[in-house]
Amino acid sequence: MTRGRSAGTRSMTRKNRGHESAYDTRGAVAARQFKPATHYLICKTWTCPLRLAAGRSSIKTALGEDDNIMSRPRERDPSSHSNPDECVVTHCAWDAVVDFTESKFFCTVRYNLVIVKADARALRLDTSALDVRSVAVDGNAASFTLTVPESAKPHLGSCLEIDLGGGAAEGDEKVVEIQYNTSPEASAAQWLPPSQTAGKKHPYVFTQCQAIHARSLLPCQDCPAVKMTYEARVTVPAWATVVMSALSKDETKQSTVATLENGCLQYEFKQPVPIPSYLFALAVGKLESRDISPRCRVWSEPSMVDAVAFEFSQVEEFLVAAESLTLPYQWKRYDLLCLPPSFPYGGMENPCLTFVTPTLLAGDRSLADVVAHEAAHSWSGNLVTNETWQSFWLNEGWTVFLERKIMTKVHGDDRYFDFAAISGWEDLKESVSLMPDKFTKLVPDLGDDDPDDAFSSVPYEKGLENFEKFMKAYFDQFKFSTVNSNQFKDFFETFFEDEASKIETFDWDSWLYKPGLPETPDFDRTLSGECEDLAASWISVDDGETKKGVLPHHDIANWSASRTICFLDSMLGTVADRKRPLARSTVEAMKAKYSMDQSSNSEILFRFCMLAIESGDDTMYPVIVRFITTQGRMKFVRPLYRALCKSEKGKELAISTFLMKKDFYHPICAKMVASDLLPSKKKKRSVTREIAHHLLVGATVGFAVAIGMSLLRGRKR
Ligand SMILES: CC/C=C\C/C=C\C[C@@H](O)/C=C/C=C/C=C\[C@@H](O)CCCC(=O)O
Ligand SMILES: [Zn+2]
Repeated sequence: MTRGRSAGTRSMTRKNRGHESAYDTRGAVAARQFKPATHYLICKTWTCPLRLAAGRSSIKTALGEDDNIMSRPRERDPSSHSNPDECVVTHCAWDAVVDFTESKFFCTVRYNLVIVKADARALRLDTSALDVRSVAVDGNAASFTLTVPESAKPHLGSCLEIDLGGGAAEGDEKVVEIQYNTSPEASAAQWLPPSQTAGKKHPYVFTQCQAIHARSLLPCQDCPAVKMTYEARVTVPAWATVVMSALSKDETKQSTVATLENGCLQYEFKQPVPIPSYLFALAVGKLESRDISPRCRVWSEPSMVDAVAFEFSQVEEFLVAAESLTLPYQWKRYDLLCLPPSFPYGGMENPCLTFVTPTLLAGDRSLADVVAHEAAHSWSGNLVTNETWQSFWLNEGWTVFLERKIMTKVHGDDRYFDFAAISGWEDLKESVSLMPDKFTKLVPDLGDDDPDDAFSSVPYEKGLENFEKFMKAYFDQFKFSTVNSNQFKDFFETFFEDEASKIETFDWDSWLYKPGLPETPDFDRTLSGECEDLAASWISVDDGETKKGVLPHHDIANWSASRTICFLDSMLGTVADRKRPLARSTVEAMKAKYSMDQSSNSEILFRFCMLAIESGDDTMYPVIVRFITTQGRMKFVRPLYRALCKSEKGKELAISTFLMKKDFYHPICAKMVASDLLPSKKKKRSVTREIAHHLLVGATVGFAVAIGMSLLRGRKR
């Protein structure tokens, strides 16, 4: 039982919501939150101090009934052109033909729309590089414009404004149908040639919509405050399999698929839980699957599927642990797709189907915490969603907290939580040192900024506190809906109102809005101590404090990957704090003793490469180039490119490597690496001149790298 609310309260709230089902299949929950404030709501069933200011909207259902769960202090979303305060999309039917020859999706999208402001004259949708052919409203051709609003930043794309004709009353429903096709440059999609797949025979396409890339796949209200249910029909060549962030339309079958007259296959999906646009996802390729529990299945290219099933076999255990900490799992299936190596993130929490990078395939399940993280998003992020990207910490902070709770349960050792948190703290220190002040606030003001530029460890690590007792109530309160930082604060204060004296001194303003690093928490270091001690010994070697030639005697061959990572984190942290790299001789001695340059664990290899680059050990360049050109996970690729750029020789290598391999990367990764490599002033110079210059200068280095890479071919990473 949660404090501040009685059992009776809870059931009454449910009853008032007027539906017994876990969610509303027409997305009425999403529609509710955009109803204008018609009166001040006093929470009858819950003594809540929510002060309903002007401009806050009440929660009335699309059907017009009150739902006194929460007020909605809506934040303006600076990352969207759309107008959900006038009309809101509740359901999407997406019909797409996948054309691998043109690298395009040819699509029709049909939206169910609810008018939330009487006489709304237009529906505004976000788009990016879409070719819109026709629009119909309620079956009649409608006029539309596709424009870039004045002063809008390029990352926002264009605004598709559709004439609704006016005269509609609040609560009216409309159906809007748009025919369009995407462009090969769609930032959400990477179209891979067969050479970039494991099988080398067929092409592959996959999407990544977070934060605001869904608009390059479909015109949409691309703001997380809008949640819609969806169904999809996707037509592909006969050799291909389609997977989506959804259920098979016929849930009794693994795939709902029909063969068309022309031999193509048509897959059908449904997502009955309302989702924000950034969770819309698909992949098409030559795929195979293995069941690993009644509700979990892994997918990948056929040659990898058994390795994938082994690596992620603990998924069911993660879900059970998460359910015991939160609420029952709401998405029915939790499948997992292991993508080709250019997937730009560790994982992406696409509902019903988490996407993961193959850099997690260490062969010993040692990197499975990323899967625990993505599974945790089934509650934080997917069920309860940040209202705008400015409250991204509510998605990620909760998820990191849950991930660590899950992994602590799985390890059966309470000290694991702080062991993992210490590593996160190092990431936070690194992000705070790298990011401009404005992005080190837990709640940044995104203004004109691209959310991709604001992304760092800050929303993941900065807000963590002991929230466990509060967690279930929070998920129950905001499930199927969205939340922002003010609502979080209100809910927290209400929940803990019996302990008002303890929390009234809490400095919310500093916590939410102050830039920089908070005070170091008092971590339990009993698990990390030995790793930190070994790092300290190597630092003494580096400082010349030990007798020449005497190295730390510790044998770490039997250490778990996470202890080795902790040791390397401590080395990197110390190097950063003292602002001086390791001597090249120290790195060479570590290499000779531990062979980390040959590690098959991507997290270990990454950290060792960082130490090596900083020390000026250019004998590591072939290893580094191979690492950054055979996988495109931004967490590894971006810091390595940036570190290379700190020396002249490294910079030439970085630029020539990127120019040679930029098509290997996902468009989001290519954009971010390009902006890391080309300082903003230079970006204004002609790109052609820049490339020509570096191709010339880089040719020699590129040749050397090619030789190095061919020597390395076949060597274990
Ligand atoms: C305060 C920041 C504001 C907005 C940022 C929102 C989204 C940023 C966008 O760049 C997308 C991020 C997607 C992340 C997906 C998965 C991560 O958990 C991966 C973490 C890194 C890794 O393990 O590779
Ligand atoms: Zn996450």
